[in-house]
Amino acid sequence: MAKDAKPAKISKKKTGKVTTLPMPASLPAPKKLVAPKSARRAERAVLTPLHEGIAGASDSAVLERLHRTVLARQASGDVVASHSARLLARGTAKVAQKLGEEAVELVIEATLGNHHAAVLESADLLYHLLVLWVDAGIAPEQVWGELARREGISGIAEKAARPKGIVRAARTTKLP
Ligand SMILES: N=c1c2ncn([C@@H]3O[C@H](COP(=O)(O)OP(=O)(O)OP(=O)(O)O)[C@@H](O)[C@H]3O)c2ncn1[C@@H]1O[C@H](COP(=O)(O)O)[C@@H](O)[C@H]1O
Repeated sequence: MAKDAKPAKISKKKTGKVTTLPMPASLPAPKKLVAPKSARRAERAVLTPLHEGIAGASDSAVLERLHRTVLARQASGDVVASHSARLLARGTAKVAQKLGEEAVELVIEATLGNHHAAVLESADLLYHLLVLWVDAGIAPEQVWGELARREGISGIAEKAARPKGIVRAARTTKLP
């Protein structure tokens, strides 16, 4: 090679990969790029669940653990590292809005018969429900207690036992 010849450029096309060179410590860290919401949603839909193979991942105690995590994130107030802390810091209206959005997304997927997407949206909905409980100061035990109280009571019998005025007010055109 001639003395002043430039070194050959390593093209991405030829090698098929791009090498990241180490950055000098004195330079500021590059700004993190955030993908658009639609892209993040699409990515999440194909991510392998992290919990695969973790003991206890498939039982409902995961809700209790998640509730404790969200409580801890609220206490930390770390709005940079924690999505829960950030959402809680945005206030009750935002927390409630997110729960509503997730509910609508689940309704859409279920109505379309998209089983896998409905599972993912159900997890989103439960997470956002727990964030709402933390925001509202509701302990999971309060909800478990109410569910336990209702066990064995038929929904139809319960409705029939309501005071007549309330039944009339609740009359709807719902499909049977
Ligand atoms: N289960 C979840 C979970 N499900 C969904 N999400 C996040 O919820 C966000 C929903 O994104 P969206 O774009 O719909 O909403 P958004 O970012 O609030 O944006 P806007 O609607 O305001 O535009 C995404 O960042 C998801 O990653 C969750 N974030 C956290 N968890 C659990 O909560 C734990 C604590 O998380 P951090 O609080 O982030 O540490 C985690 O270990 C998980 O177990």
